[in-house]
Amino acid sequence: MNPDICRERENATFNTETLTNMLDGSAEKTRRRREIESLVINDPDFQHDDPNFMSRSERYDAAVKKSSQMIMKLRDYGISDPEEIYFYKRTARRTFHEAFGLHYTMFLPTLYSQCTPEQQKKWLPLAENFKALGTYAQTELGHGTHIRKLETTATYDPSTQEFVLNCPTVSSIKWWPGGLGKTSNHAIVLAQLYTLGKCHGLHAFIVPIRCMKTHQPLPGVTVGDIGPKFGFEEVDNGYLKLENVRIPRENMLMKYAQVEPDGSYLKPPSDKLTYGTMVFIRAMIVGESARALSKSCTIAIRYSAVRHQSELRPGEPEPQILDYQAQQYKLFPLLAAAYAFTFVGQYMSDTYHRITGHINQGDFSQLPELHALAAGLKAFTTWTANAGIEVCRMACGGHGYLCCSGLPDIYVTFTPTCTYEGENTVMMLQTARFLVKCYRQAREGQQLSGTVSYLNEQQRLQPQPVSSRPTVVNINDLASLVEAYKLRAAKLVEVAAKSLQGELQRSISQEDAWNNSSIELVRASDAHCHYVVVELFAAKLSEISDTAVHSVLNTLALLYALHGITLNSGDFLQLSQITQRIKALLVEIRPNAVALVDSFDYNDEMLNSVLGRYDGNVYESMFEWAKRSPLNRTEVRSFIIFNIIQKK
Ligand SMILES: CCCCC/C=C\C/C=C\C/C=C\CCC(=O)SCCNC(=O)CCNC(=O)[C@H](O)C(C)(C)COP(=O)(O)OP(=O)(O)OC[C@H]1O[C@@H](n2cnc3c(N)ncnc32)[C@H](O)[C@@H]1OP(=O)(O)O
Ligand SMILES: Cc1cc2nc3c(=O)[nH]c(=O)nc-3n(C[C@H](O)[C@H](O)[C@H](O)COP(=O)(O)OP(=O)(O)OC[C@H]3O[C@@H](n4cnc5c(N)ncnc54)[C@H](O)[C@@H]3O)c2cc1C
Repeated sequence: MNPDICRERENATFNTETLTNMLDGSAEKTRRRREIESLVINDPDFQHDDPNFMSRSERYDAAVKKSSQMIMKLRDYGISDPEEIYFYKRTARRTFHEAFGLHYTMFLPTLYSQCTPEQQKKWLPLAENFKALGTYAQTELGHGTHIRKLETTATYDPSTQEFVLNCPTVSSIKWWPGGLGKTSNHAIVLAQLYTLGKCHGLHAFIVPIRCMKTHQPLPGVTVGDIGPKFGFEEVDNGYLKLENVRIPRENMLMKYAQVEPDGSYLKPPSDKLTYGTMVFIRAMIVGESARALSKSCTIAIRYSAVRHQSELRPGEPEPQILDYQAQQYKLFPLLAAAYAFTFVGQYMSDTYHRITGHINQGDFSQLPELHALAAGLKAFTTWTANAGIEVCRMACGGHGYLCCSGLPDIYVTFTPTCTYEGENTVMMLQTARFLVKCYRQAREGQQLSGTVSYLNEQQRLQPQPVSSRPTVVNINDLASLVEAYKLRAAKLVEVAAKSLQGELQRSISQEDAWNNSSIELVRASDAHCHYVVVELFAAKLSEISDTAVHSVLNTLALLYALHGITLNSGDFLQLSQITQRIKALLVEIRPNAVALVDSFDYNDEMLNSVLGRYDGNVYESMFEWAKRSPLNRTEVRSFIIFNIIQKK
């Protein structure tokens, strides 16, 4: 064990196991998670070479094999709890996505949430036993964001009680769905529903695309892989062109909207229920932001504890780079964000399941807030985590740029979360739409609830414009900082609403007024999400009984909130002493930095990083890894070079 990293662990002021238990929910949950992870770690079937040493085709084949192995092994172990399946899978797939990913994350959830009981009786056994292997085909070449303009059509033929599916133009070809190119034999296809000559907008259909026996494309189906991408090399994101493909009427997902045998259309309680799977994934992505950022912090902080470089004081030995204030200022606010997002991810998941429970009982009243919260927090946390992973990579110097550091793979796998499941700017604008509506309701005296109730509070407290009030902050008190973020959010929502109002008074259209206020609208949503994160971090602290853990997390929460003020100082009165306070907090966190990342409890296999190894022996393992590179399988690789060198 590296002596530096041993010393770091000896210097910690809290018990990492206590914090790990808290993050898992209990000591028993920690035990069980580790037990499941060890099933993968100790399984020779999952000991394979680094995918970075493989070609794209090899990576895809290996991913399919791994997905298949996981299915068999989970059955053999009798593991069926969704959270335990997730622990097993994330250990096996390490930093990469799995070939059957979309089947689990979108195809099955759509069947669960949008099929009638009769349809579930038919399709769930097929899908749960992987006879029907599916994806979620919504995006087209011409449209990803603006789904009301998707062009694929599903036209009902009452004479045969079938839907006829077509991609009428090049721009209507389905493009991007994960697992579509080579893996899936079915797809949930989002298409414009036409019946009795009328268009009823976007609806979901189960479409067989490959023969379940031969896996060959079915008649009228053109399907394939869209080619290499920035990352996601294990995933066959694909294209799908449908030409007069006929499916039975029963293949339209009819939990909410129906087409009768004669073609008559029964509309849903809300036309946004078709968008439900997207809200689910957005909500879950918040937790993924926390995991990607916490992994990156674990790698960068452990490496920073064992890396010695440069000279702090003449004549003294080279210090650990973690002792540089600049290195701490890079990494510790990200560490704080990783903890903040861990708690927000738990809150978002709980809120999603609570509200969808009400929706399943027919209460749709909280759907707008769920949509706004999931959209905003997905954008806010992925933007922060995305940038943070890069900071962690660069904080590791040259070795961070090696694939064996794990950071490039974390980055290329995570970065599309800023785009897929709702491009982040578009999501922030969706949240702003909800905030402006709530602001107007508060002005009219309506009582708001949930995460926007502060808009009532600000109206009641002082009638004058929020923006005219000074932001007075007690920089040592988290509650005071929460208030500052609340006031900032209220101020920026008011600024956005007034910008819209001003544009409208210039008698331009609502749509142009909206577009001309987009900067303020996005800033308002960002401020709202930032307040929600700080508020939830503070609320979590009140649940922690262990004084040592409470103290170290309180320090992180203060750092997160104060650092956020310095990043947005224009919205707060830039309090000169904040920088000094941040420096003092960095010093406070320094002895606990390694223990704080240890508490995330990522085993080496899942971290997949020679820099972030638990034992800190980075150089030895880097050298061993490099020697395994395929280029090193022969001493002389290119005889052309050999001949040139030999040429007299
Ligand atoms: C299980 C573990 C999972 C972990 C996750 C980890 C990894 C990820 C795994 C898989 C993902 C892999 C790949 C990604 C897959 C995809 O990308 S699938 C495709 C995703 N595509 C999108 O997200 C499209 C984005 N665009 C939209 O959602 C919509 O076009 C829009 C931007 C929301 C606009 O919709 P539109 O119908 O035009 O509505 P408009 O803006 O006009 O607003 C009208 C009202 O409707 C409300 N609304 C909009 N959307 C929703 C919704 N989803 N739910 C509820 N309500 C919604 C909106 O608020 C408006 O309400 P008003 O009251 O009128 O203001
Ligand atoms: C790795 C990956 C996996 C994917 N998997 C799937 C999948 O499984 N299934 C699926 O259906 N799709 C999938 N997608 C597609 C993904 O959902 C879309 O790419 C995403 O929704 C963004 O849409 P777009 O590509 O049309 O971007 P665009 O909307 O064209 O974005 C381009 C720019 O336009 C801006 N813009 C667009 N509209 C507005 C607006 N109203 N106001 C202001 N600015 C705007 C955006 O902010 C952005 O800056 C995947 C994509 C990726 C990268």
